[in-house]
Amino acid sequence: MDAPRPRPARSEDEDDPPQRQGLSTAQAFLAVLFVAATAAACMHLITRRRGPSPTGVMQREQASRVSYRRVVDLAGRGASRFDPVMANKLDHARLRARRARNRRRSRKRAAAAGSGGCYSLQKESCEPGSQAASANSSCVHPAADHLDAMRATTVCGQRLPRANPCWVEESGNVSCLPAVYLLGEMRCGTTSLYARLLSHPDVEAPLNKEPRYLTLPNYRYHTGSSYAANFAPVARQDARAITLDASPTVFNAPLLAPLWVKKWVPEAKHLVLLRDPIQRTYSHWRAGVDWLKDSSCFVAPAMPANASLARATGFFKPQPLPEIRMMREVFSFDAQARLGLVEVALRECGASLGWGQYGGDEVTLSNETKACILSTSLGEDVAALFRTRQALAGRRTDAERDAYAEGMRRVSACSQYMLVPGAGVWRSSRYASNLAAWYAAFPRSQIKVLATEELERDATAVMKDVISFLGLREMELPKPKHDR
Ligand SMILES: Nc1ncnc2c1ncn2[C@@H]1O[C@H](COP(=O)(O)OS(=O)(=O)O)[C@@H](OP(=O)(O)O)[C@H]1O
Repeated sequence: MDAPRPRPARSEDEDDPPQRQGLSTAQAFLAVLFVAATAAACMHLITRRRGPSPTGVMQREQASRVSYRRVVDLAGRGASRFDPVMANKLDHARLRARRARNRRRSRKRAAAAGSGGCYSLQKESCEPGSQAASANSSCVHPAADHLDAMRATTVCGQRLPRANPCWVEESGNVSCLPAVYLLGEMRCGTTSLYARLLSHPDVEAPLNKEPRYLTLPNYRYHTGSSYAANFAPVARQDARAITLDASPTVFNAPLLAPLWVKKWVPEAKHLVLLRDPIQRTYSHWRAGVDWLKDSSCFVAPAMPANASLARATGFFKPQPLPEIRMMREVFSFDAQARLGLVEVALRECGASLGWGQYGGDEVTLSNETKACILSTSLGEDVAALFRTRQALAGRRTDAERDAYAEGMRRVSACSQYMLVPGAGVWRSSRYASNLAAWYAAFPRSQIKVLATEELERDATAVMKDVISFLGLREMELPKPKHDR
């Protein structure tokens, strides 16, 4: 499979800066012991390409929830009977409250700015680093463009009679948005599904398979016009042609993406590919480790005189920088599973440590938050981990905290933000709450949930189903060249 390297798996509210952290000598000794034990487990996991994670916490989590298979089955029947796998009722309550808050804010802003008018997808964007921005021309900044999108009620120009949503403005220029969203999830075989779809003669490739415009960190820096430019190729095709956005991070962007798509392409069809959540999480984590190992955080030692001997003995293999070695306890899969679940449980209860604070300053939780954490299925585990973390935090010196914070910052940046406790790797596995957000915005007839395992077992049948769902001409698609 010629999958492009995954880009930062940053999640919607992942902006916490690194905090000061540290490690005492005794703790460092214990950490070394811990690292040795976890490194062995890690190696074992890394060599098992697709084996299930043996993590106890994850297994208990899985056992205490409805099975993933049931999620996929129920997804076809209705969100109301949908029993979450990696989320609980709190997810939905919090999501609803957050949405209501956002709606109130949007109404207020729209009232202040005045509403109506159309939204042009043909503005010159002055995005950071763009030519227009440096020439200081009359380009539109992302923030102004987003305000414009909020005020407007229609896309500027006349809608063309085509299968794909395209508009022609007075200038005669045509702009298009995608008819289909291949929402994800990450590491579920989206590249394979995308390649198969493109082999249909009526499906036109976008310029960028994964624009990732509809995830908050990216949205801040780009405009609707620069997003629409990705779909220009379909504008040149015949009326039957459609195109798609295949950003696998969009499914996990429930606060922005469903509402944006609903406003501008209400008829869009959505493909959601889900995989056994533990397999998926492990694959996602491993992608982060691969990024880390290819990064400047791993450096090759200077070539010794006897180079061939050095290579043969593995001496020349890139080695982690000292601050990365220190962080191994954090980026092992087991540690990531535990820390990720702590962070997810805390966030469900309205609290957060901020990823950079692990091992850093002590955090005070309200009684209400503590009670909320204990009421979740992993409450006792989370509380125990939290206590250990707090005890460590109190014993670190300033210098140790600085070193820890620097290590955490580097691991994070070098893994393209995947190896961050509680970040995208874990939230991407919370299928139920993410799916609920999409069901709230679109009728079920516009969302197709597929299982990676089915794609693996019988791709022809899956593609037949997908073609019919998308309303494309029926035909058997060839297997992509680089598929598994
Ligand atoms: N046809 C098919 N069936 C089942 N599984 C498949 C298929 N094609 C790819 N894969 C596995 O999916 C993982 C890559 O997923 P993505 O292409 O979605 O990755 S990415 O999000 O775009 O980075 C990656 O998983 P891991 O090997 O476990 O990492 C691929 O092996």
